[in-house]
Amino acid sequence: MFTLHSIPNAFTNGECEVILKALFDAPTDEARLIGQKRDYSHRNSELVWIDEVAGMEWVMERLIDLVRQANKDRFGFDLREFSESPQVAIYKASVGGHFSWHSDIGSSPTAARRKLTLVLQLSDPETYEGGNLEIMPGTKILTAERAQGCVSIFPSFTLHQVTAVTSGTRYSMTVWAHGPPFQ
Ligand SMILES: O=C(O)CCC(=O)C(=O)O
Ligand SMILES: [Fe+2]
Repeated sequence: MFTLHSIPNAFTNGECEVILKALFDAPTDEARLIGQKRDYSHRNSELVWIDEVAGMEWVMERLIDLVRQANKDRFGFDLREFSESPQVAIYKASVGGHFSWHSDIGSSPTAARRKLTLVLQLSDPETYEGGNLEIMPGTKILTAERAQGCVSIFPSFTLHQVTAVTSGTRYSMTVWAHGPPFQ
């Protein structure tokens, strides 16, 4: 139950390319850790908030549908809202893009309410090397499907990481569903 839920072809390749194209005009910011100072040894990626990109409403609608269905089929969590904009993370091999082992539940009021994490693979897997999303729901490490358009959903407390991108650039989109904190 508390494992990795994978949805192949949640978005078509064409839809992923439309999203990537829309991003190129959007402002970017360097990724910062929740409640912590910038620390390149832990995470090195740039971020774009989808709420700031024009014409992305359909993306949010799709993500909500995917989370709802996955929660119904698999998790059964008490989910109440999506309090944060989906984020696109950009991991560049040129700067050692990666994100070390972490859980998405943090101490800020919003991060404390994260219950499900959804990650969408936006990039064609042929365009980068490394950059695997690894998830540790138990004692074994699972590698998320790399196919473009594939969605991975897991409980936000689950440890996960993105290994270093060794060539090219990897784009992924993350969104969280929120609800009463786990206790
Ligand atoms: O890029 C990914 O695959 C995962 C991103 C992530 O773990 C996060 O934003 O918390
Ligand atoms: Fe994460």
